[in-house]
Amino acid sequence: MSSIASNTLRQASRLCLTKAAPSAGLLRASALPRTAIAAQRSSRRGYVSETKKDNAQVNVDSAIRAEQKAFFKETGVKADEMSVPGTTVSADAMMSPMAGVLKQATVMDEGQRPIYLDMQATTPLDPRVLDAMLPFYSGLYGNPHSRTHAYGWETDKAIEEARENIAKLIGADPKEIIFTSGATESNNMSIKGVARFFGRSGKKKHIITSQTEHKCVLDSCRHLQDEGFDVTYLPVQENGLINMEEFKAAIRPGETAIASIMSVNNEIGVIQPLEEIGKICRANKVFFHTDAAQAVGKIPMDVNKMNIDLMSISSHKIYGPKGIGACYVRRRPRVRIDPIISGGGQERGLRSGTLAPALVVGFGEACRIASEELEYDSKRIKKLSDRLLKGLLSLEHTTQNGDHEHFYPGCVNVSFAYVEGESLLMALKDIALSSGSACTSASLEPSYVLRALGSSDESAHSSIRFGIGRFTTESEIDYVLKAVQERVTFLRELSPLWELVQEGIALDSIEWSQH
Ligand SMILES: Cc1ncc(COP(=O)(O)O)c(C=O)c1O
Ligand code: FES
Repeated sequence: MSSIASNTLRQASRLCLTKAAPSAGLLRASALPRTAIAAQRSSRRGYVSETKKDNAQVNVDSAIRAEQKAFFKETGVKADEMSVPGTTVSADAMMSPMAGVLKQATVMDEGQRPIYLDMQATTPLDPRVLDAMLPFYSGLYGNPHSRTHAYGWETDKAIEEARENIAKLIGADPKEIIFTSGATESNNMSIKGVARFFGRSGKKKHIITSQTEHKCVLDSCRHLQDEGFDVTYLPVQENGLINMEEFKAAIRPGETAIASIMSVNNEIGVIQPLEEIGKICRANKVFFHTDAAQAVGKIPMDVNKMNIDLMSISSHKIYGPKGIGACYVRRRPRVRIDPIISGGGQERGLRSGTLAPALVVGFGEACRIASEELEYDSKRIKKLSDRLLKGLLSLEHTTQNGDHEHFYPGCVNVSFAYVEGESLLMALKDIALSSGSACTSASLEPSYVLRALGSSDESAHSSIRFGIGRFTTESEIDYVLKAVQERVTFLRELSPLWELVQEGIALDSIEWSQH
């Protein structure tokens, strides 16, 4: 790694190059700590509680009011500011009561950025990837589809090499790799493409998917419902995995065109039993599509061993550039799809449009590195993940969401009972985290994935996803552990519910009544 880009990015990947975003100091009221918002909402509704056990009237409402009052007094935030959506409130003002505990969170050294633990949303570009891309932003600018001169030939050659690297990573033939803009497009292309092609006959109008799929899969299916297709949204078990008996039962012989089940879930990291699903699909002549955006390059994937017919891959989840991905489309037995994008007939006529050589080459390099380093990365990430999980679960009333064995260790989702997830995220400003997928992170709704596992609203609201990646270090994990431990403790001390728990009152014995 010799170039300037490598050196610069090495430093950037150590997360200390640029200043925090200027907007970070201002937050919309909708991003206020959930405890405060919930307190305000509850007090408006006037909840009163009583325990059956000793008949003691425990007025949670007044406890919440007291907490709310203390919050306003200490922060200087006005109640009417909070109730007006879109009001801006200084984050520093909100953090002031916690100043002692949250010193590191609020007073980050000039020039420092938070520790990055949001690897499911996206990963940093590997410096080696940027090195491979740069020549395609300068001298190598030919259109790869130009067949009449050297400019076209050289970019075309680089693209075909990239295609080979991608194919190799998943055990496919390079001819089966179709470049797209990312996993969203590949998911749309696979599901809509197969359904429309085979649904034309009027017989194959049924699709199977699961309730915990990424929004782009669910939304593609909803669109197909509008076109007259029938979709089964399979529920998942408490551990996040689909039940194989239910899966088999959902197949309608001669009617089901495609089953789309994700490989690794982006919120809880669970790995679905891909080989079993593939076997069942093949035996029943149902095409098997898997959204492998969070799996390729992280866990071993083999399209033949797993009988996968279509697969969606995203480059920016594996240290490659954003805006590029691929769709694996099996040639034998051949999978036919109706293309979504028509035009010049590039990519076997399945996805027209001029390819972006720099992005394709970066994606290819990311896959080449992943093939070489998957084993090493997996071991490192597993070790960091074990350390993180052990530390987090040593806190009382803390649980891991999703199956504890069949999950990708780089995605750790934990519920901290009696703490509002949004408050905790706010309190952990020095760590870039999320409570779920990036595209739903603006919403205050509890995660639909956790709800599908049977989690209560409260539990779903108290969950945080920790994403560990290639550049995460042990000292970062130790910092995170210490920060989470002290801030969870701090927030719980503010919580009236926590107080009740400490007094030995079983919360499920409380009868909540409304006035
Ligand atoms: C499981 C899953 N599917 C699809 C996507 C969308 O990928 P892309 O950003 O490449 O469109 C993501 C990431 O956001 C994801 O995690
Ligand atoms: S599109 Fe990336 S998390 Fe939703």
